[in-house]
Parts: sequence; C-alpha cells; structure tokens
Amino acid sequence: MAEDTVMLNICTGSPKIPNQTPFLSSKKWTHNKSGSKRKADFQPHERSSFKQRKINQAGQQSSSQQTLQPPKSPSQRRNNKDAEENQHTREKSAAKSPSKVKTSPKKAAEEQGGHGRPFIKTSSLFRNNPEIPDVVSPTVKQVKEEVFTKNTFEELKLHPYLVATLQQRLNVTSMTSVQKLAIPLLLAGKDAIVRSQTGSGKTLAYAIPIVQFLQEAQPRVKASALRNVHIICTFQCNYFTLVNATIIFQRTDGPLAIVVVPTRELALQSFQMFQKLLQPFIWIVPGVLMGGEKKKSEKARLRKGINILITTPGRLVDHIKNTLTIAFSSVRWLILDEADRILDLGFEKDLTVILNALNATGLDRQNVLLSATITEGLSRLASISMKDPVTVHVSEGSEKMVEASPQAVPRALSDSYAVPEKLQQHVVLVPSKLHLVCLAAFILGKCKFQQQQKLIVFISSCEAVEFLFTLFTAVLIEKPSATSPKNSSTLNFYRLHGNMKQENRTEVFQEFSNCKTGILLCTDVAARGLDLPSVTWIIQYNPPISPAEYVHRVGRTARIGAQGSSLLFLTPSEAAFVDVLANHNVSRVLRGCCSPVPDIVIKDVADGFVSIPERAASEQEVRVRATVLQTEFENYVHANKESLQKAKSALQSFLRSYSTYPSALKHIFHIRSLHMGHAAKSFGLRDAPQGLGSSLNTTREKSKGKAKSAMKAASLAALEEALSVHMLLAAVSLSVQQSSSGSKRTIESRRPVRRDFITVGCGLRRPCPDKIPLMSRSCRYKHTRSLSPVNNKGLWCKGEVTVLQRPLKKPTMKERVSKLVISEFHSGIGQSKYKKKKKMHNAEAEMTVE
Ligand SMILES: Nc1ncnc2c1ncn2[C@@H]1O[C@H](COP(=O)(O)OP(=O)(O)OP(=O)(O)O)[C@@H](O)[C@H]1O
Repeated sequence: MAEDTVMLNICTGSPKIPNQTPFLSSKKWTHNKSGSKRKADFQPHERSSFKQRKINQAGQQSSSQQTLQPPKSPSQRRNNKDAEENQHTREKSAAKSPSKVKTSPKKAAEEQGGHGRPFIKTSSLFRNNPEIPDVVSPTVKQVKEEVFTKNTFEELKLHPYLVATLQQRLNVTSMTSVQKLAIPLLLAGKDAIVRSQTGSGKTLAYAIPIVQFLQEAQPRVKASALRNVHIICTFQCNYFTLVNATIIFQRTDGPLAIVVVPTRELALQSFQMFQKLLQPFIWIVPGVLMGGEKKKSEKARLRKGINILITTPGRLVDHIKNTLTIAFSSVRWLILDEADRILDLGFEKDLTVILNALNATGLDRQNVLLSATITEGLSRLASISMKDPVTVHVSEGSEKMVEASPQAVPRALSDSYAVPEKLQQHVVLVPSKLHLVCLAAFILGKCKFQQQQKLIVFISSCEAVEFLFTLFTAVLIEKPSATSPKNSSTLNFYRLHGNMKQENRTEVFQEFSNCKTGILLCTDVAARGLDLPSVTWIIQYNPPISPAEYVHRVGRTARIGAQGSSLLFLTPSEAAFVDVLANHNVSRVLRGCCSPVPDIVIKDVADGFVSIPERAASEQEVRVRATVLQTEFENYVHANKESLQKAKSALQSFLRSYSTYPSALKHIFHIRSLHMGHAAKSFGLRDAPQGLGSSLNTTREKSKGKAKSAMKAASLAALEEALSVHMLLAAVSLSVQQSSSGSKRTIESRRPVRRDFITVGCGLRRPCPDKIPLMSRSCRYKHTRSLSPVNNKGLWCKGEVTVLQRPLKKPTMKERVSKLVISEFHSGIGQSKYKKKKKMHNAEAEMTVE
C-alpha cells in the first residue's frame, strides 16, 4: 500500500480556477523520486461540480479541500451557483475547524505542497493494480430447458375452481414443462425429485397437487374444527393409488402437508401462493412458521390447526422440541423446496430432527424434493428418505424427461445446471481497488439514466450490506438543494440480510417486490426461490460460494421466459471461476473484460457519475471521475468514527466470508491472494486497518483448528471402524432439574447418539442436556467447550438418561437399554474446583447399564 500511495493535493482555501483546458495525460500523477511519497499533480480545470461541492463539504470536515476536479458537465454547471453560495460558508467553517488529518508537525511540514497546503495520504486507484488476464469464455453445451408447453391445466382434470383460480388470480393458463411432468406424477402419489431451471414454476408444480388432494378429501378437511371432535376423512383421488382410504384423525393430529423452505422470505412467498390457490377452498387452512415471528402466536395457530404448514427448518425444529401441541400423525406430504440448500451445513441437523419426528408416526407419506441444482447430497437424502423416487428433469433433447432411477439422481444431471435461455451473463474482471467505484458507477448508470431498472446486488456479508447501503444512500443520492428542492433521485436503495429484524425484512421484501425501480443490496438470503417481479439486473459484487449458488442468484431475473441480465464481479486473480462455471455447463458469458477499467464500467462511470450524454468520455476523464467518486466515498468513511468503524467491520466480515470458500474453490478464492490494502480501498478505507492481520490470523487459526478437528474426526472414524462401534439410534429422554433456578423442565429429544459418549456427555460434563448434539463426536467437543464458569455457575443438574440402542447396521442385534442415573452434578465457581468436583462425582456417579 505504501508504495502505492499518492498525495492528493488538498487545500483549505478555494481552488484557483484556470481556463478550461482539456485533461492532459502528461499532467497526471507525477512521482517525486526524491521523497518517499508521490504527489498528485492534478490541477483544477474549472469550478467544482455539485459532486465536487459535496467533496469539498466533506473535505471541510477534515478542513481540507481537494484540487482534484472533474471536467464540467451540465449538472455541474447547474450547481455552480450553489457552489459559489456555499463558498463563503465553506471558508468560514474551514477556518473554524482544525484539520482532522493528524500529522506530526514535521511530517506535516514535509507534506506541505508548494502552496503550504496539507496533504491527505491516499492511494491511486489506477496504480499497482494486478494485470488483467484475458477471459476466454469457454464453449460449453448449454443445458436448454423449454419453459412453456401448449398444454393447459384443464387437461389435468383438476377441480374447476382450482383451474379458474389459476387463470383469474395468478394469470396462468398453460402449463410450464416442469408442471406438465410433475403434477400428474404427484397426483398419482409418487415420491419425486424435481429439477428444473430457476423461475420455471416449481412452486405451482407441488402446490397444485397438494390443493387438489386436500380439496378432494371427503368429508372435508377441517383445520379449525371444534375441540376434541374426531374428523373422519375419506380421500378419493382421481390419480391417487390409495383410492377411498379412510383416515381418521383428530384435529390435534397436525398438518396434512408440510413444506420446508430455507428462508423466511421464501416461506412467506410460498404461503402467499397457497393463500391465493386456496381461495375457493376456504376450509383448507395454510399456515406459516418462521424464525423472527412470535412463537406464542405460532403455537396458538398450531393449536387451532393448520392443514398446509409452510416453515423454515429451524423454527419447525424449535416447535418439535418445545411445543406440545405440534403433532405429525396425519402428514401425507413432505415437500423440501430448495432441497439442496436445506441439506447444506447448518440445516442438515434440523432436517434429521424433522425426519425423525415425521418417521416416528410410521405413516406413509409422499416426499418431494425440488431444486434448480441437484447435488450428490440430495441423492443421498433421496435414497434414505424416499420410496422409489422418480426424477423429473426438464431438458431439451431428452425424450424421456421423467426418469425412474433407483439412485435417484443421475450423476451427469447433478453436474450440469441450466440457466434461463434469455439470461445474458456478463463477467467483469475488476481490480479490488476499483470494485467500489465500479459498482457505484454501474448502479448510477443503470438507475439514474435509464428507466425502470430493478437491480439486486449480492454481497457476501450482512455488515458489508449494511455498510454499502449507508454509504450509497449518503453519497449517491442527491440531497434536495435550493435549486431542486424536491429529491428527484430515482435511486431507491433497499437492503436485506439476516441481521435485520423480521418485521423490517418482511417490509423490505414486500416493498421491493412492489417497486418499479430500485436497488436491493442483499446477502444470499435472497438468493433462493424469491420471485421478485421485473428484476432487470443481478449483480454479484462478491462471487458466490459455489456454481450452484451462482445459478440461484442469477435466477432472480429472467424468470418464466422473461429477459434479464447478470453481472459477476471478479478480481483478476479470480478469473478461473469462469472455467468452474463452465464445468457445470454455465457459460455464455458475454463480456469478458480485459482493460484495467472494464469497458462496461467506463461508460457507466462517465455517464453515471457526471452525465455527459453529448460526448463520449475518454479513459482519462473516466479515471478522474472514478478518483473523485472514490475520494467522496473515502471522505464519507473517514468523516467520523462511527462510519470508519462500520467500514472496518464490513471489511473484516468480508474477509471472514472470503475465508469460508469450500476447499474445491480455495485455489481461486484464497485469503492469501487478497491484497489487504486494495480490499480496504473497496470499503472506502484509505489503508488496511491495523490489527487486521491478527483478526485474519484468528480466522486462519480457526480454519487450522477446523482442519485439526477434521483430522481428529477422521482418526476417530477410523478407530470407530476398527472397534466396530455401531452407530446407534437412541431415544433420549431426559428429566432435568435445575435446582439453581428452582424450576423444573422436561426435555424430550430423539437423536442418534452413541452409547459410549452419551454417558460422558450428558451426565458428567454437560449440565444442560437440551443441547445434546446430534453426533457424539461434536457432543464431546461441545461439552468440553461449555465448561466455562459463566455458563455453569451455580447450576445444579440432576437427570436421568435412557438410551435405547437400536443398531443401524445390524438390525438383528437385540435392543438394549442403557440407563444412566446421575446423582448430582455441580459445576462452576472455577475450573480447579470443578475438576475436583468432577473427580468426586466420577466416583460417585451411579451408572447402570442394563
Ligand atoms: N404455468 C405458468 N404460467 C405462467 N406463469 C407461471 C406459471 N407457473 C408459474 N408461473 C409464475 O412463474 C413465476 C416463477 O415461479 P416459481 O417461483 O414457482 O419458480 P421456481 O421454479 O420455483 O423458481 P426458483 O427455482 O427460483 O425457486 C411465478 O411468478 C409464478 O407465478
């Protein structure tokens, strides 16, 4: 960063305004070889623009004013008057406030230019950037999927009201390819894995059969029947194999269909879809459970009765554990939408809990998995949880589009992804330093000077979303001025990420759905399943974590046969990601950019920041404007401690997320290949913050720790194999008495555990048994970690663990019951005392294995 540094000539007085002269390339940065620092030798050409005025105002806060100015534009001219009016105030305030740029007197003297002006140290945007390699878009055979068919819904013999609702409420008449294939299969009671491109109507492909199935139930399905009344249902399905099956269930038996989706917004969206479909069938009640909502009201709704339950995995697990009224004894459908995401890390455990709870009822049910990207993990799940599943995939040329496959998902299918045909994909290779200014320029270019543009910008972390939202709102949106009192800006920024309150998330989701033009800055929380109408551009400011995520992100546009475009930002060192995408048959990248300032951005920087429609901007002009814009961002960031802190934490969270790329992509996205100073610049920071190294070390240590624990796990697995310790399915029921609070509670859970660890884990090391992890290995790890005095202070725990051992591999083995009675357990006060106590209790603990 240091050698990369230039000195911007910043003065406190008003700049001298020479006659308009074109920007001469010879007049750009000059390098003062005698000193260690370079000085920017930009000379002002004309009066400042309104943007420049803003910079000056921001500069006042640091009691400085830049001499770096862009050429004049119409908008600048319009604002010259304002600038002059502000001149007096500016000078006054500049005189009042001392410089916030802290420099030692000696250094300051050194840094004085010929005019005795202080300099702010900043690095040039266009120096010391890495070379940009050529991007050759690899030729791949694109997987093509026909979206629409000529068949109508009437052909399916659906209830006429349902068909009418589809036409009138949803404006849907003819079926999409996936609907044509999947609906008859699902109505026939088959388990299915459905894969079709994003925005091809998968939601209706499962929603229509569920509604058709439930409205046919005789007597009618009742969700909110009178208390304790038994309802007798006879299902008479046209296609269903179990014709006339008579099912008796209580209202308290719970939902008939469960739809699990990975995000809250998607849950809301699917719920709304069901609400529309069920309009003529008011006796069927849909309901939604999702994190962030009040559990009390959800419990009340569950008590009343929900027929079609749409839920996120985490919240459903929460209710399984804590809500007595939740029951699954009548579940006939289990839908996992975005199934590959639900199987991802974090959701896998939740899914196991859900499946265990559903399986415990012993009822036959129909399982449907859907996604635009089917992975191997999904086929593993399918082989465990589904019965003779049928694979539905829509692709051109495959005459047999429905495959009955014992392995559920053919490997070739899981490797290639389809993207919408009318999606135009772009990639730009932008050096890190230029990322921020390029994004801003692109947004300005699209939204300020074009009509009806709706953009979604994907960013890797919540903090970075929050930071960019604040920065863009403050810097890019024109404030109402004396000449234009109304804010006529067409820039409407929205943000959506997981750290927001649920009500804000819902509000933003609805607002952005309904708006005609806007920019949504978001994390991957919006990457899956969301059907936001008329989105024109998807910008991936930070690259996705996998090719599958790329497909889902870009799938938020070009839906259901519409046009759309996507732009992927990569740094030069990340160019190989284009090949990774090509390996999954995702290509047709239109614009690989090789110049230091990508041409897609050159125009946008010029037109966007300072509009010059009448003439094309030269590269030099673009550079100047980019520098001015960057300076403005930096001024904003460095204006106060709060914004500086926000920028720093955004940078840190970006680095953290950058270190989480899977090992298969580490050769492209490795934290070591990042230039910290350049990355800092893309967050409006003038330098990489101090202490970044230590935080990164922590990240590295963490990943080292992960590697260690992975090795440990591997050796444990080997040991396990050697000792032929079987995985045991156990039903653990614990009664815990917490004498510290005096409260009693009973926690019941069904989890696979291994006997050898549960004795250690639940009894002696862990005072809080409701968090027994799924795997005993992690169980042991977590227990050791949970021994902090704060956690356990004064906590008395008395419990009983019953372990029912049911070997998975050898079903002939007799079921045994292990019983562990823990007499008393006390931890806390301090580690040494705890250890003594533990020894004592080890001796005292009464363990009986029957
Ligand atoms: N047969 C149809 N005709 C016209 N529009 C349809 C039809 N079926 C669905 N749609 C509309 O297409 C849009 C996309 O549908 P949906 O969200 O179900 O796609 P998806 O395949 O689930 O996408 P993703 O993979 O991103 O989740 C919705 O607005 C829906 O109303």
